[in-house]
Amino acid sequence: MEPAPAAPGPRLGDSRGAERAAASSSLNPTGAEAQPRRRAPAVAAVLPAGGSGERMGVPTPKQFCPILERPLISYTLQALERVCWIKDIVVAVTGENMDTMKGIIQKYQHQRISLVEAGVTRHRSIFNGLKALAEDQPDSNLSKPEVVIIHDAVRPFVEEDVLLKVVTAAKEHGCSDYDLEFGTECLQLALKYGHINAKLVEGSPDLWKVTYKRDLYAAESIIKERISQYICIVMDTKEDENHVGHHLEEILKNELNHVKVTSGALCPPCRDLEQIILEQCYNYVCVNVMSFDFEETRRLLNMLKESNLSVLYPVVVISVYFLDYKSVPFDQKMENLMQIRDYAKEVKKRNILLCGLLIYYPQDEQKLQASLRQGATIIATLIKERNSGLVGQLLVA
Ligand SMILES: Nc1ccn([C@@H]2O[C@H](COP(=O)(O)OP(=O)(O)OP(=O)(O)O)[C@@H](O)[C@H]2O)c(=O)n1
Ligand SMILES: O=P(O)(O)OC[C@@H](O)[C@@H](O)[C@@H](O)CO
Repeated sequence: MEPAPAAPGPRLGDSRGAERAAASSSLNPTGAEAQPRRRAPAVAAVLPAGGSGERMGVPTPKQFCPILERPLISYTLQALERVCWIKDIVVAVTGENMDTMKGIIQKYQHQRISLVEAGVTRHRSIFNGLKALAEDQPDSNLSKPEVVIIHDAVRPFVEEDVLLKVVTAAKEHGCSDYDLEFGTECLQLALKYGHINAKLVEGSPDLWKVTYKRDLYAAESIIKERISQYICIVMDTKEDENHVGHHLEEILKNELNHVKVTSGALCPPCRDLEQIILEQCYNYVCVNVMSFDFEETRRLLNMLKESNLSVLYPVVVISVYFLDYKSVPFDQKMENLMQIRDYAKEVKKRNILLCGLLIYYPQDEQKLQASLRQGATIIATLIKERNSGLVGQLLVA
């Protein structure tokens, strides 16, 4: 097992936030002051994660299958942890996977998680989780909640709004014929044996369950898409606005018009860049206008390493250089740049994917524009694909 990082990655919310938020706006999403504020129910979640994933057809139970090298269940835990009004998250895992699960919690710094033994069926696993929440065990940190969300560990894309609807409905609604007709098995059990009111709440299309191998590929595509929506361009000069580096920035902004492209500077105190890292930007283009070395890239890599941003997702860093037609021969410069392989190997251990990009800078204006567009396409592809096989490569546009 790899050692856990020294400090938590940039994340929003913690358990203290949980109490604050539950007491205020989160369970009252409109924030409407005029309405009398109801007391927020104490909420916990139980995640059944004790299955063997037979339909996936691989030896590893699907909840532990990697997506971008991180186990699927970690994405689900992250989605629930983000909801700060869920006080406790109880995960049911089999005895043989208990250590694996503990390792995942430690490595990805999950919080508010308790583990219980899974049962032989999904319902027995859920029951074990509920018992842990219901019992007042002296050595337990869990407190008895009013509402428990049951959520499959293999549904990674759950959003706060649907959880909020479910919790609100659990407090407020009765049961209809429609619910009985179209209810899922959990709901039907609750109705049959629990003698309680129930309500069917419509979920989002993203709530699907990873069941077959193809679902893992679909989940990976969704995650890649989500983390490619924000790109930061770090340039080693702010002066000459007409420099080709700024043209590249403009082309990137135009070509990736649905993507947020922002600029950060490495000049101390680097506050804008720190803020961008805190906002969880996973893509950096380091444009080296002034030099042909790795100084600027190295400073950026150090900031990223210190931030622990790459604990949860691979961070892409592309170091860009311009090959000026006047500056042949390139021998010395190329020798400098070949060091990228060593840098890339080192930062890959921290889940940072470093590549180099040489953009040819010909005299002819049209050819230059073509080089820049090609460069922008390569940058967009590297960010979208996050292909670790290209780490340490020097690509040429
Ligand atoms: N004894 C069991 C069986 C299932 N589950 C969990 O219930 C969820 C949904 O079940 P399903 O998709 O059927 O998972 P598996 O039983 O693992 O899959 P398969 O039916 O393909 O074997 C999964 O998170 C699974 O880990 C559980 O906690 N305990
Ligand atoms: O076995 P299937 O994949 O058809 O469905 C399992 C689901 O019913 C189960 O995961 C709960 O979400 C439903 O209560």
